[in-house]
Amino acid sequence: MAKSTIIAIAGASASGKSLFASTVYQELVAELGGERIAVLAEDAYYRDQAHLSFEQRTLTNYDHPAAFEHELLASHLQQLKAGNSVSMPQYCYKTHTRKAETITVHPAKVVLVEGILLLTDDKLRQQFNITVFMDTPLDVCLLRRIKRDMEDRGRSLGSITEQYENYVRPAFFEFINPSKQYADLVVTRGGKNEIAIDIIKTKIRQLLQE
Ligand SMILES: Nc1ncnc2c1ncn2[C@@H]1O[C@H](COP(=O)(O)OP(=O)(O)O)[C@@H](O)[C@H]1O
Ligand SMILES: O=c1ccn([C@@H]2O[C@H](COP(=O)(O)O)[C@@H](O)[C@H]2O)c(=O)[nH]1
Repeated sequence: MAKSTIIAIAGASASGKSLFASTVYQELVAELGGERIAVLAEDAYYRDQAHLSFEQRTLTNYDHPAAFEHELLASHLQQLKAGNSVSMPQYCYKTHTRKAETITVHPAKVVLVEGILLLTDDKLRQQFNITVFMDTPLDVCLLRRIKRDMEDRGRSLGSITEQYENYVRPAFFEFINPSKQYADLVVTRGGKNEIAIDIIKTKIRQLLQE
């Protein structure tokens, strides 16, 4: 396979990273077919915590780089670039650990990867060819996170607020926002910014023609 291009999409929790990545992916798949584009999530690479009790898992700081197995993600990106398939882990936010099953991701000309801390890691940054940062105001992210975590991730308002104050907000200022300096493209207004979606789609179409 010809050289792969890796496009990283970073930004705060609930800034619209997944929506942006899935919109680009789905619209291009509808147009061109799916076999030359792959999507990975940094969240899939949260460390396995099967050896810990549920109580212990609730104490983990999921917004700190140490919570992720970034070495495995970097090696998977390298494998995909080398033309090999990888077994991407699957993560469960309700049990705070990995599922037993993995997903096979096949090598592709363009690989989209999205996650909060992608641009903070030097080894990961070396793998990225194009970097995007979702620059959504933090209050907007918080409102979206509350709704999503209550509806999809089985959380109470109390647990969301406590986690937000202790971990999510501090990590944004310590790690995520400073990593914006590594972005080629800074996207405002979240995962529905149609101009930004169009710019990335145009770039991908161009890469697929090379
Ligand atoms: N521009 C937007 N307008 C309205 N809702 C949005 C927008 N961008 C994202 N959302 C919604 O906000 C929530 C969080 O978005 P998501 O893409 O999952 O964030 P992230 O992957 O950054 O955590 C989702 O329910 C998503 O549909
Ligand atoms: O077990 C977990 C693992 C992660 N989180 C939170 O998820 C977000 C990152 O995911 P996004 O989809 O980008 O929001 C991170 O802020 C963690 O706090 C969790 O709550 N529990």
